[in-house]
Amino acid sequence: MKKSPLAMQSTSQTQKNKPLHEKEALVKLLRWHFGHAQFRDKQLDAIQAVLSGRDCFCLMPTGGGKSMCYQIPALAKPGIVLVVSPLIALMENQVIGLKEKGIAGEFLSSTQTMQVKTKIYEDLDSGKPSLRLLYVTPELTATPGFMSKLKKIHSRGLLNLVAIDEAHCISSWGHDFRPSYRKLSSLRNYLPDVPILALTATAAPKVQKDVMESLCLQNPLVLKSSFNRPNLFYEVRYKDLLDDAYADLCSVLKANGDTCAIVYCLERTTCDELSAYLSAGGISCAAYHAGLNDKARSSVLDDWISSRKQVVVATVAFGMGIDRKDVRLVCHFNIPKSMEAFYQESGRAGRDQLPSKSLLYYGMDDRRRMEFILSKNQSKNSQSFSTRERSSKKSISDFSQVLDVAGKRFSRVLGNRYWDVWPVLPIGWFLSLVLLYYSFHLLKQIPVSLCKNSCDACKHPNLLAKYLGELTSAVLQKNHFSQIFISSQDMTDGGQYSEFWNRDDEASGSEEDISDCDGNINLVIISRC
Ligand SMILES: Nc1ncnc2c1ncn2[C@@H]1O[C@H](COP(=O)(O)OP(=O)(O)OP(=O)(O)O)[C@@H](O)[C@H]1O
Repeated sequence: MKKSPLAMQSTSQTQKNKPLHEKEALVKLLRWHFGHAQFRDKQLDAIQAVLSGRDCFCLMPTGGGKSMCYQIPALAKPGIVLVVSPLIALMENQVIGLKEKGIAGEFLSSTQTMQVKTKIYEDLDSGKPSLRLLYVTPELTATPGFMSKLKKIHSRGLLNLVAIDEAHCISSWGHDFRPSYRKLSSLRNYLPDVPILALTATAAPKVQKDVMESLCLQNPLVLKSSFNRPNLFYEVRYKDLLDDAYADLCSVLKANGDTCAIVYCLERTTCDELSAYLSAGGISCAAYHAGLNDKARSSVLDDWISSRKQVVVATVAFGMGIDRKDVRLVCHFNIPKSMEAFYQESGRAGRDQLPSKSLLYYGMDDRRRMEFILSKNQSKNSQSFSTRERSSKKSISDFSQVLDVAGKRFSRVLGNRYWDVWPVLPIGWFLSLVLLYYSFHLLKQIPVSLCKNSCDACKHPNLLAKYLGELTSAVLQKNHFSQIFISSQDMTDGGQYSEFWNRDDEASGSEEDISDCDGNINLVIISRC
């Protein structure tokens, strides 16, 4: 059933003497428009802060409900909330969702017709806009023309809030840096008294500090939610112990029935091959990566969102803004490049809070391949002191952090000779590392007991001990007889890997940048018996 877009007026009539940011009135809005019974964790604090005119920095896990922190304020008083968002697909999804609920939302992007844009601008200029939420890209926000429009709306007292979604994109320390986000620092100068709400799921303290400073947040309310996702079960499967990882994944997916899943791969070629393999095995699936044209990508996305396809085998191009709530399995078929990436990507499972699984396939070859790519990227950029260099160094340190911390914990249990064989790391430890990593920055200390059987190590310790034994000998044995060389004539060409590192080439004209790794790596395994 569609709801009246003006429901707040009727709510406010019954609440005549109560300020709009009182909890009761806001809960009514939440129930009326979104059908949710209560606010989650820090949502209400964020909403009340921005409604009272205060800046707010809001750190919530993936799927934590960040959107509500600006959607409810947009409904709580007349006027507009501007939402800066990094991807057109993300804006489009949100606007479609809002319209289905009868909420006046629009987005401005290069993909729209002039007619649609003109209509939006006319509404903004009308003095009494019907729009409640306007989504824009950072590129557009920073243009003088759009800024002066914003100033006009603001001078009429109609700009209630600027929300910066995925705010970590402003920081070159973050994993999704976009230079155009940097330009948002001028917002404060142009609109000194409009509250700014920065939202992110990236917890690294450097990034947080950078975000708050870059946006010139003034005395912000800083809200940080717990990063534990109790409905997610974490499991690792070890490629070195499997005869055929493709067949293994196929049987995992079949055993889970016709459930919705995302399978992340490092390379486009793996996506294509694996997707074809799974399809041949009777699984409803499709590949998605930046090598496909726009039409093919959006058709895969549509099929998956509308359940015509259940499994997407994708590079990280399939990322931000994917809002299917019933994803039951997120599988990393190759090792993720950082803790942050692992956390963010696996966090796309179980957004409806129902039990879901994160499955990581771990293999020594993958690890070496990733290390090689990271080191190549660093040496490629070692001549310059550009942002890209800084971010490539960061990539290496992120990845080493995963390995180091994991290795240290592992060696504490089994001794130093296992220092570099962290693939035998049980996921329970991996999970606790993820939590530990975030806990350094968030809550200072999260006990490992938080796991509560939400990983294979805690749930099936005997089985895991068996795998550990087998894997340790397999890995050690393999180290003696095989050596891996990764070669690519294109490795030194920065262009093709830009997708993988950062979303930073929107300057080339495309507002929507897709991030993934190209498939042009040649693996040569030389065996020495
Ligand atoms: N108070 C609430 N009660 C129940 N469900 C909620 C509540 N708030 C948000 N949700 C639901 O949680 C899901 C995730 O919300 P949302 O998309 O805002 O998350 P997010 O934090 O922006 O995630 P991401 O970082 O992945 O973009 C949505 O389906 C949303 O409807």
